[in-house]
Amino acid sequence: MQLTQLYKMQYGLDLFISNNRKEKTDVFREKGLALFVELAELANETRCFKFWSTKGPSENSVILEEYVDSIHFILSLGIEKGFELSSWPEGKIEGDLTELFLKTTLSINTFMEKLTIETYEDLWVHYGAIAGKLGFTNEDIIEAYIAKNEENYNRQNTGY
Ligand SMILES: O=c1ccn([C@H]2C[C@H](O)[C@@H](COP(=O)(O)OP(=O)(O)OP(=O)(O)O)O2)c(=O)[nH]1
Repeated sequence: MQLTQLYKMQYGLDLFISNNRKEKTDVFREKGLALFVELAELANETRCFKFWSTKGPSENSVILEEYVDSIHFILSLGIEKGFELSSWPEGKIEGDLTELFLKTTLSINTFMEKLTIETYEDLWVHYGAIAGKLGFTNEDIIEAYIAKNEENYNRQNTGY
């Protein structure tokens, strides 16, 4: 899957958000923590780990929106470090959804501690595995990303 268009859109959104801020402090670490939180919110909507509950997962559209929130932050982190990828790196990660979430937390941590193109690509591979497990296609992801990107502008404009 091509990522160039998404990086361009993310660059524009990040610039818009940055220009809306009074204090221009470095927010790279905040974005890293935001990615952890988005991953946890995504896991929560899938309810994959809730062995104590019989309630099913949220609707696919809700899960997809959480998923693309993470994609925003992955793109944004990459832009800050000059790691814009032209395409989504391929790779296989074994395990059920719970295992994939646990492995992905590790890959976020590893990237945040060791900022290399390899650890960055590994993040994408993990998110690719999650998308595969959730049954999201490239088109689903692109469409949901574009919609959320636009909503993020609206939120900024309404003083969110
Ligand atoms: O520099 C930034 C900062 C934020 N975002 C985007 C990513 C994500 O799509 C959204 C933040 O997530 P969310 O919509 O969940 O925001 P929230 O403040 O956590 O919302 P809520 O309080 O409704 O959960 O803002 C960026 O793209 N770049």
